[in-house]
Amino acid sequence: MTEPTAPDADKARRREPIPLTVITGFLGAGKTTLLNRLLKAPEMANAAVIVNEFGDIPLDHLMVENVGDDVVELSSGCLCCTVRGELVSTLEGFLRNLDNKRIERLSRVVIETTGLAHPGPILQAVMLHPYLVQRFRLDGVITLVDAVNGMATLDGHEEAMAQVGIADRIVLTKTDLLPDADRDAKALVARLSAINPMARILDNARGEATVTALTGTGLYDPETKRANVAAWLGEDWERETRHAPGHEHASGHDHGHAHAHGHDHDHPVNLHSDSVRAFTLETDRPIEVGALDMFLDLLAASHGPKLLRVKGIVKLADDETKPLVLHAVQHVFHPPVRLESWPEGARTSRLVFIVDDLPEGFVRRLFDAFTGKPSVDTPDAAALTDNPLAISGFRP
Ligand SMILES: Nc1nc2c(ncn2[C@@H]2O[C@H](COP(=O)(O)OP(=O)(O)OP(=O)(O)O)[C@@H](O)[C@H]2O)c(=O)[nH]1
Repeated sequence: MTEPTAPDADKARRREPIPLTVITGFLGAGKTTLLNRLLKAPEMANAAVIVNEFGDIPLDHLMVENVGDDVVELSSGCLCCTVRGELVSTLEGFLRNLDNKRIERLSRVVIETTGLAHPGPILQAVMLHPYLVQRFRLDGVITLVDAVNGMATLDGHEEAMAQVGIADRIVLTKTDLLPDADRDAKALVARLSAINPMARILDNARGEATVTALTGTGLYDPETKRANVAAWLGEDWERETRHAPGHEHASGHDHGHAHAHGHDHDHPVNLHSDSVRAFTLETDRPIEVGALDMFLDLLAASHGPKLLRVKGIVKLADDETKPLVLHAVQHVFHPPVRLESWPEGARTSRLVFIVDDLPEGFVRRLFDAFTGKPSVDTPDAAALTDNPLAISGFRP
């Protein structure tokens, strides 16, 4: 037998299936934080990252550090529905660049889904695609579960159940915020194991979520995974996708996020709740720290449980060159971080809200009042602090 010539060997290497890692987990579980840490590992050199956000002004790509051109932000919408086609064309584009030698190496593709994504359709989009399935190998689904909000999230959101059900690895985050992690996370760990007995559960705070633990699991069996996906989606959906790969679905009824983004497509099963909406508040005016604080306090006190996720970047009045990054996940407000400088792009304050059954108009009026936007029918910040009932809909 003759040895392959150098160009042949090069070609063969380029054609080895590329491992694909999907990082999922409910809103604010810590996906971007984990991704940033993983990307610093030498094993992740030459990895490409696809991020997807549920919100009309994406922020995640600004938060993913150190990877420059290798981060692709899919247009707003949910990866499991509106932008599934875009995911496929992005993956095809990677392969084209590799085959044309526009990129030298692609060691791995990591997809960070939105917190509201049902991972099933994402896996299906790749695994039922005749070409992608040959060139990519699903290395694993990593599902993050926030130890503080995990129980309530599993109770209230079926996407979260599906994310856990389909995981190869479950990473428990934020156990460091529990008074006694072993005791307080016990019931959650038991529940996660009951939902998915096959997935290994790793504790992020204990440093268990390493690249080694999360990659190269070698456990993936396309048939098993496909059966698993089908079980979570229901067989009808499986049949439907097989007949119409890459198509949006025509049955069912409108879903909340479709309205939020102005799309008019449907889900086959109730993948997202009707009442979940995303919207963004944006202003060019610098905001006083006190006003921002009070705005968030009032909002949390009045409608805390309805705030699934708030994240944003804020231009503060005390030093406009150093923006503040904010994260709130349900009732947990994470310590804000002050950046040394603005990331690329607009230098405006942008706050993305993902809410459940909370009118956008109310939040917007409150924000305008606190950030000094003049309005004839809305009281100013001082009046609001004295009497929050001055804004209709506010119920402390
Ligand atoms: N204390 C603590 N905070 C964490 C941990 N993991 C993430 N966070 C914080 O949780 C907040 C949300 O983290 P992200 O990484 O943005 O979460 P995400 O899942 O990417 O959020 P979405 O993309 O909006 O769904 C940030 O303030 C993080 O610093 C953890 O293990 N412990």
